[in-house]
Amino acid sequence: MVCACARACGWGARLLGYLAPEPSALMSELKLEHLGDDDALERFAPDQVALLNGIGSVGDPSRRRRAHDAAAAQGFAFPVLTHPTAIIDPTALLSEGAQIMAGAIVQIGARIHAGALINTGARIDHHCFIGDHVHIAPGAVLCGQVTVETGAHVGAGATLIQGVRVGQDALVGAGAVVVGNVSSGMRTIGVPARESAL
Ligand SMILES: CC(=O)SCCNC(=O)CCNC(=O)[C@H](O)C(C)(C)COP(=O)(O)OP(=O)(O)OC[C@H]1O[C@@H](n2cnc3c(N)ncnc32)[C@H](O)[C@@H]1OP(=O)(O)O
Repeated sequence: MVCACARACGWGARLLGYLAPEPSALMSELKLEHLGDDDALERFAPDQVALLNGIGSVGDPSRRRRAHDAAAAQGFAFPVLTHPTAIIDPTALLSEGAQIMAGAIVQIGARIHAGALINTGARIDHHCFIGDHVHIAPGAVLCGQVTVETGAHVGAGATLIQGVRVGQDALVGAGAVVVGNVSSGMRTIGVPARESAL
């Protein structure tokens, strides 16, 4: 996804390859070279290359954040990536490493913080706050002034009504309709969504 987005941005010729513990068939299909695991970063100078974080957040959402933080601590930068078909209001703030995928909409005054991923066709309405390394999965709808704190995952097709707050590292299940706040570290699923321990 991230690779396809980068290519759609015209960065294809500048993609050197990918880092992963093992080569991936999917990445081979995309004709990207496997450079090695994270240790291979040592071969590159932080002022010569930038990184795109391709780790998703299903299973263990903290992996995405840890990979970003480890590379950032070595001085590597993460550019903002915005697919050309995304609609982003000029007043929206996109921080380092934010990724806005195909068909997503980011409305007036929204703030998308470091390393957050706004996936395919997700809608982030006015003045939403999306914290560091949050993943808003495909097709999720966030109404106005929703807050999603650091590391939380909002599942595919979920709907969050205006003004609700999703706490740090919380998980909103796919298709949930969230009509109240979600506590940090909790999971919420269903219509209307009900909270339980992760
Ligand atoms: C580009 C991309 O692909 S990005 C990825 C986007 N994907 C997502 O956002 C997925 C988000 N994940 C989910 O919604 C998951 O289903 C989770 C995390 C909520 C639950 O996952 P698990 O813990 O593995 O639950 P599991 O599949 O074992 O199901 C447990 C029970 O919950 C139910 N359940 C699971 N997910 C949901 C859901 N989203 N809404 C309502 N009920 C659910 C199951 O039907 C099952 O019910 P049962 O015990 O009555 O049979």
